Amino acid sequence: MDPASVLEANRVIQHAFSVISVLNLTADSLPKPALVSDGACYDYIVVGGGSAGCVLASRLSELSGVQVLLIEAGPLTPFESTLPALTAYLTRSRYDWNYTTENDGYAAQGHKDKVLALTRGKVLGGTSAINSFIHVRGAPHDFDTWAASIDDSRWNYTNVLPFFIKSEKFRDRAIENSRYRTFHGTKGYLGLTREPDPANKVYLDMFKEVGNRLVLDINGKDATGFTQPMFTILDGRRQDTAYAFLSPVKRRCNLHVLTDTLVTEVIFDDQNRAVGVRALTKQNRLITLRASKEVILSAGVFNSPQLLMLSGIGPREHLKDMNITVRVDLPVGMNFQDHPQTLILYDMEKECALPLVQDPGKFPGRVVMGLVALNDRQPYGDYEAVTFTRISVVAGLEYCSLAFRFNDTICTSIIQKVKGKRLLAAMVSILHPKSRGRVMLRSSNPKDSPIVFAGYFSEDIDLKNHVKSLKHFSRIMKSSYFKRVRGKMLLPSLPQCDRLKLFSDEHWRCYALVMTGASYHFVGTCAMGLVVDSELRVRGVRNLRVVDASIMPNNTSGNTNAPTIMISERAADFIIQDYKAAKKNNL
Ligand SMILES: Cc1cc2nc3c(=O)[nH]c(=O)nc-3n(C[C@H](O)[C@H](O)[C@H](O)COP(=O)(O)OP(=O)(O)OC[C@H]3O[C@@H](n4cnc5c(N)ncnc54)[C@H](O)[C@@H]3O)c2cc1C
Repeated sequence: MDPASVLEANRVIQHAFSVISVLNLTADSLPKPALVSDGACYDYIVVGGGSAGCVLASRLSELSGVQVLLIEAGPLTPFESTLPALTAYLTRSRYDWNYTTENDGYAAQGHKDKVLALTRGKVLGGTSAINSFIHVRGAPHDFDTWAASIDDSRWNYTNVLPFFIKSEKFRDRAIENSRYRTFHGTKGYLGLTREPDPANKVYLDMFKEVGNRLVLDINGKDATGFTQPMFTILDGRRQDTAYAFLSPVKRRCNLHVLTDTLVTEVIFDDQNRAVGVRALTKQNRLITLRASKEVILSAGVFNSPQLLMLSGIGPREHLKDMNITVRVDLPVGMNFQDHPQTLILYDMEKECALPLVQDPGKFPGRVVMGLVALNDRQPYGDYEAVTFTRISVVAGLEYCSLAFRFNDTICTSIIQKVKGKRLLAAMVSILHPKSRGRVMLRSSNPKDSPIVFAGYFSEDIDLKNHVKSLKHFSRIMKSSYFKRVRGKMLLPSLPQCDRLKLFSDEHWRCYALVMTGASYHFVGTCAMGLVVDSELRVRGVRNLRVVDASIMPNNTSGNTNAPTIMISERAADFIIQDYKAAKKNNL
C-alpha cells in the first residue's frame, strides 16, 4: 500500500462513475434543463447553482409573476454525489474546479507541489454536492460581530436565526425531545439529522475527562463543546442544495435551470445598471441573456470575485494590469479567509474494530467534533477539532494523499509507521485567523483559473495561537483511554522539524506549518462592508448583488455550508421585499 496506488484506485473508481454518468440517474429528481435562446430575457438571473444559488433560485421562483434563470457552469449532480459513502470520489474529479493556491514559500511546504488544493464543486448543488456533510451554524457572536461591523442589526444572531430555522427539515428524536428543539425547523427543504453512534461514547468521555464539555446540539444554545455532529444527510441521501431546494419545485414553470454554461461577464447599460450576462454554452457558443430586474452572483468565493473583476469591478491597479476597463474601484478578492487545518494522526493499537461493511447511505466514518474556546468563558470557539475515530490505514492514506494532498514522502512515512494498526485522525483548525489571502485574475480570459494566495500564517500571531490550540487538543494523550490502548501521536518524518525537541513550541510550530492544509471553509472575497452593502448590493452599480460565502466579512466559528444557506435565505427575503415594494409603487 502506497500513496500512488491509493490515488490510482481512486481514479479508476472515478472513471467507472463517469461511465455510469451517461445513464443520467439523477435527472428525474431535478428540474429539466432549460432551453434558452440568445437574447432571452428573465426577471432575475442567478449565476452559480451552488449552496447559495440553488436556495436563492428556489425562493425567488416562489414569486409566481417572475421568471428566474439559474445558470450553472457544471453538469447535473451525478449519482456518486447522492450517496454519502462515495464522497471521496468527488474531490479532484471532473466535478471539482481543481484550483490550487500559489506557492508562497512559507505555508503548505509539505504538500504536493507546495500548493493547497482549493476544492470547489463544479456541478449543480456546487460545493454542497461534494462536501463533507457537517452542519454547523456558527456562534451567535459571529453574526453579532457581522451586524456591528456593517451597522445593520438585520444580520445579528437574533435576526438571522429565523432564516436558519426556515431552511431546515430537521429529524432527530433526541434533539426534538430536548430543550434545543426551539432552535430547529421541521418544515423546510434541507434534510438534517445526526447519526449518534454508541461506539463514540468512549471518545466523548475522553474529551470530557481532559476538561471539555459535551453538548447534545452544537446548533442550539451552546456554540462550544464536543458533540456527535449533525449532517446534511436524510434517508440515506446527501442533502445538497440542488436536491433539497430545487427538486421539490422542479415543475415550476417560472424556474429555468441552465447547466454546463459558463458565465463570462456581467453586462451593464450606460447608467451602470446590470442588465444581463454573457455566457459560453456547452457547445462553446457565446450568448447574451438579459435580466430586467437583477443579476445575482452566487458563483462562490473564487468565481464571484473573478466575474466582478472581469466585468470591471475590482482593484483599479489590478484591473489596469489585466487591460480591463475600470467600472468601479473596489477591494474585490481581498479578505480571503479559511480555517487552516492541521492533520494529526494517532496510532490507537488494536482496540478498535472496524465494521466490515459500510452503509452507503451513512456518513463515511465515525466522527466526533468539538468547538473549543481556550478561555472557558468565551462563547465561541478558538479551534474546531473534527476527529475521525477508528479509521483504517487505507482511509488514513486517502486523507493524507487525497484530501490533504500531502507529499508522498510524508504519507509513505506515516504508512510505514502504522503497519496495519488502527488510526484516530484529528483535524484541528484555527477558527478566527487574522491572516488574509487574496484572489486575483490570472488574465482577462474567463476560462483561466484565478490566482489565489491563501495567506495562511502570514500573521505570526495565528501560528502562535494555533500552537496553543494544538497543545490544548493534545491533552487527549493524557486521558485514561489513551493510556489503556497505549495510543500515541504518529509523527511522520518531517526533515524540517525532526531536529527540534519533541512537543516543544518550536516543534509544534514546525509541525503546524508543514502539516496544515485547507479546511475548504473559504469566505470573504466580496465582503459586506467592503464590496457589497448590507443588502448584498454591489457598491457603485445597480441591479447587481453577490449572494454566497464570499460576502462574509469574517469567518464563522464552524463549517460554512449552513451560514451560506442562511445568507441566501436572508438575501431572498431582501430581494422579495424589494420586488413587492416596487410592485406596490408600480415601478
Ligand atoms: C471537500 C469539502 C468539504 C467541505 N465540508 C464541509 C462540511 O462538512 N460542512 C460545511 O458546512 N461546509 C463544508 N465545506 C464548505 C462548504 O460546502 C462551502 O462553504 C459552501 O458550499 C460554499 O457555498 P457557495 O454557494 O458560496 O459556493 P458553491 O457551493 O461553490 O457554489 C458556486 C457555484 O457557482 C458555479 N459557478 C462558478 N463560476 C461560475 C460561472 N462563471 N458561471 C456559472 N456558474 C459558475 C460553481 O460551479 C458552483 O456550482 C466543504 C467544502 C469542501 C470543498
